[in-house]
Amino acid sequence: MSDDSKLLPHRQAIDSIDKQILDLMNERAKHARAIGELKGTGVVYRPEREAQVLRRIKDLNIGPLPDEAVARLFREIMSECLAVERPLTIAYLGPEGTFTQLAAMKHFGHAAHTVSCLTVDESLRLVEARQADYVVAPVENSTEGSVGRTLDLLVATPLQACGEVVLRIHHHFLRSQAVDFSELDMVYAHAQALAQCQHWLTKHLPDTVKRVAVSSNAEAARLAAQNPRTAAIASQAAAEIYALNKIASNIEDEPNNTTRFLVLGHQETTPSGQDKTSLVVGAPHRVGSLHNIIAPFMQMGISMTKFESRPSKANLWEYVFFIDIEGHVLDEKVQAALTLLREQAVFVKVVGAYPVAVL
Ligand SMILES: C=C(O[C@@H]1C=C(C(=O)O)C=C[C@H]1O)C(=O)O
Repeated sequence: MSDDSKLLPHRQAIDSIDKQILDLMNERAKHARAIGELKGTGVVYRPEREAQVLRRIKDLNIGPLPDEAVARLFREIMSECLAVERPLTIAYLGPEGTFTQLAAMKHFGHAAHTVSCLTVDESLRLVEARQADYVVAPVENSTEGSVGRTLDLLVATPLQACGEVVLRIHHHFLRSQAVDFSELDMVYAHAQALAQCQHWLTKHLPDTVKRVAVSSNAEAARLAAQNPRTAAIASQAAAEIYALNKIASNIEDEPNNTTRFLVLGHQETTPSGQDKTSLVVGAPHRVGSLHNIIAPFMQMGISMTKFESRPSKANLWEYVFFIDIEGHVLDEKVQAALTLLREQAVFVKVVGAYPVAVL
């Protein structure tokens, strides 16, 4: 039997399976549309339900496709089903090709429309003004810590956190031409990327190369594309958009370099079964204050996944605390801890409760 005739029965099987998958996907989309009609003019996107769908798919999966791969495929199917109800518009810190845009696509899939903004401030404002449905904003990086500007914005925004995205960050060294390092005057990157790659930069570049911080990695790529005597540290997506050569790949100092983003919108999310709650807490300036802020969570057996202090913009040497806890704000245990916390704190703001990232 020739090779081709051995392939034939498998190809016929695949053709028949593809038809079934196609019919089933359209069947699924019809149900999503029916749900959309029942929701009327209300909120169509339900992050808790989407997280449950993805978790269930991972649990049901028996391979050979990996859990992550099937979850990614279902993320895209849900994205298209949601777009049949109504496509979502997502604001992000641009320009095109930033990690924030990648995070938005990872969370909402490719059927969502993404709107590029110049700053994190502007991306939140767009949603506050209802010109976009949701915003994806970076909050912390595993190497460099918190993104201060986002945290500051969380204090005052009326938006609610309704999701989180966790994205592995790979940085590449990019140039318009593969020329010698001696013909290099400047390397552009976002300040966080410069910090995340500082060992690589020190080891590989001459001291004469200036490190210039710009507003985003995509902006760095855009600038590097205009001048062969410059380089950029940026993502694969930015390399493709600005047609740059990859001179060195994965130059981040920490191999597990990961950034966490929050998704914010106008809705409160109901419990999904595996949730987190983000809080901003103002502590009074007195002895034992920090202990009193933490104690209610210990008392109720609630685990903290983040604890960060930043200077309060209102009073010198006063601090606000950014606390993430396991559990949903509607859980009894969390409610009890918040009641105790409110007795101790100057203010407690619930930024939102949302499903733990599945992908
Ligand atoms: C279909 C629904 O609407 C949207 C689409 C979903 C899906 O395709 O599974 C899940 C949640 C919603 O974001 C729903 O609410 O169940």
